[in-house]
Amino acid sequence: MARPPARRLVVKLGSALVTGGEGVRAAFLAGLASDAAELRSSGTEVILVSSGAVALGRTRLGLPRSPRLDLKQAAAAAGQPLLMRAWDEAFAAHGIVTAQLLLTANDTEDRRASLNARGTIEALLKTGALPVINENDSTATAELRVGDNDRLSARVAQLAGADCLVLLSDVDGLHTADPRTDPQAEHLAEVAAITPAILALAGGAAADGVGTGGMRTKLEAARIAAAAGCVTLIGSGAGERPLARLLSGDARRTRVAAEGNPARAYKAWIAGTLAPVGSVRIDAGAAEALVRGGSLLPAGVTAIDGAFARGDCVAVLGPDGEVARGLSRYDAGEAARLIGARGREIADRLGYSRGDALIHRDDMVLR
Ligand SMILES: Nc1ncnc2c1ncn2[C@@H]1O[C@H](COP(=O)(O)OP(=O)(O)O)[C@@H](O)[C@H]1O
Ligand SMILES: N[C@@H](CCC(=O)OP(=O)(O)O)C(=O)O
Repeated sequence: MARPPARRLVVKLGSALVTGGEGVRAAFLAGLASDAAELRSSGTEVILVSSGAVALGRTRLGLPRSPRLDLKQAAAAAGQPLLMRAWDEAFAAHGIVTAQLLLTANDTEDRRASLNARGTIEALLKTGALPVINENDSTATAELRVGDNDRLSARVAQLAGADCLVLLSDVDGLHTADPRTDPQAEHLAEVAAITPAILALAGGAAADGVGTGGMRTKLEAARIAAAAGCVTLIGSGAGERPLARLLSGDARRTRVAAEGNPARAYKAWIAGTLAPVGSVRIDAGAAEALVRGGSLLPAGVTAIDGAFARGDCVAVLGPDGEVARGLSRYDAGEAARLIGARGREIADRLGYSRGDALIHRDDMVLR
């Protein structure tokens, strides 16, 4: 079998692709679902970030286009069920179950909340369901909003550890100027890094269109994704099977390179960006297990220091000093109760379990 184009792929669909004058563009959704189903059978995990709730809800409620946040929020609330029903029907044709996640900025930025979102996405993918994500527009206040799904999809790619982000829009990538207004604008196929000069090329969305942010937010998304080790492809969703053509290189697109890979970017973030909030002391046997690449199990823990929360960064101290640093899956109070616990004892002591590891090896860097 040919190598899949990505291990884990996030695909973002803009409002203009998902909706039209008559409501949902069912043929587009059906084509996208066929592409996604094929990718899944070749070994790529697929996550969708779909816009369109506001546009659908406005039509449904007979609301005018307006910058008023309350009207936009009402439109999103009325449109989201239609959007989800349409995706569900499109994927049902391939025997694939969809699952809705409505996220706020906090869910992707706060460490604990993002661990929860990550855990949910992992669990859904494991069951074979296809996550369909949108911003929780109806309750997100001005300070809590990501505001556009380009950046939301990059945050999703980051928290899910995706290696490829595809932004499907009504334009086939970045041009030297907005091609809608400048016929001389030239297409750029490859972008090595999102520099200020590259950002300066991008304009906003059309004032009379349904889109939010224009090319600018797509480049900002690509910058977030690149730092998370994820490649971004910006391309057009027009025509037959646009996702398949884009990934096979048959369609014109802009490719923004990644810095390293997702696992390395995540570990660099833990090692370099996060200050430990507390520490976990471990015995010599546990220290050896960590050096061999294992997770930290409560059985090797001898003491807990500090008041860390679940998802906080903690230092792991062996008999000879700091051995590792990582994100704790339990808070300090839970961890203290788990000292020395083995396997099933975790659930016995707490009444629940979030897995055998206090710090999973994926969330840990050795010092
Ligand atoms: N330099 C540029 N290159 C390409 N497109 C641009 C550029 N500057 C502005 N745009 C505009 O960005 C639009 C796409 O953004 P948007 O309308 O927000 O789409 P979506 O709903 O897919 O997010 C294009 O239709 C294009 O007119
Ligand atoms: N969350 C909003 C979409 C916001 C957005 O970024 O729209 P778009 O620029 O069309 O991707 C909705 O569902 O209508």
